[in-house]
Amino acid sequence: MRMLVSVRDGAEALCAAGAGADFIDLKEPAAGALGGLAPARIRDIVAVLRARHPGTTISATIGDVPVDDGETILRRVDEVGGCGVDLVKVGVPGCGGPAARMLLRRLGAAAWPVVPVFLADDGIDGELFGAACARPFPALMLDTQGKSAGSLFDFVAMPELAALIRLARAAGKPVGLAGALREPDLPGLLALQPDFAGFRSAVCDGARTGTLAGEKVRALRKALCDGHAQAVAPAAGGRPAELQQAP
Ligand SMILES: O=C[C@H](O)COP(=O)(O)O
Repeated sequence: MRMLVSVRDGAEALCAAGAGADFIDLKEPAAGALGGLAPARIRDIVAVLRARHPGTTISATIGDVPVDDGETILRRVDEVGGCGVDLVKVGVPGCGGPAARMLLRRLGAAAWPVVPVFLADDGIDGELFGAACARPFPALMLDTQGKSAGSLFDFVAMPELAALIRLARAAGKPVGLAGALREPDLPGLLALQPDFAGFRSAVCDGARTGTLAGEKVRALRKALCDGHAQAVAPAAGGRPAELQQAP
């Protein structure tokens, strides 16, 4: 399982990449779940990161924009996509109804590689998620909008998460899980084995609006790797418990 870490500036980006993050995600955590950075700041971070870690995949968010404001969303997608990132992340309410469906249609036709981020606070509509799987997105993510009422696992049950991962896999889409994930959520992540997991809250000193801590990124990276090694080690008498519910 690969690791995505959200950062707000060049120093945090180098810190996260140096500590083992596979994907660097550019956002301003103080501006919301998918808080957007100014294009000039995104370009600066991309330049710093490409110079030192040329192989690292870089995503950036467009900000928290209401689902029915398609014009602003598409304008921000163009702005952010033009800053040299590999992927543009756009939040989509997990039960967003017709407005979310329409947005997915428009995002699927965007000129930039867009990753829809399904916000799970009110649950996830499997049909909506399935509709996204059928569009030309390079990956899909699940995340949460509110960061203080628990993690993704408090909003979506394990069997449902497993079913959504299966749906994405069947469509050939890599899928990432995020949403105030912390150390107690590692067994769930290891059981589900998404393609990647995203973190901010767990890798900061204090709140997610605080400063990124390299040692926390490193420790989490190690826990994910060690846990994975344990989970896949052959066990006497059958599959390890962690994999019983895997998709
Ligand atoms: O995209 C990943 C998010 O930035 C994760 O942030 P969080 O751990 O605070 O939910």
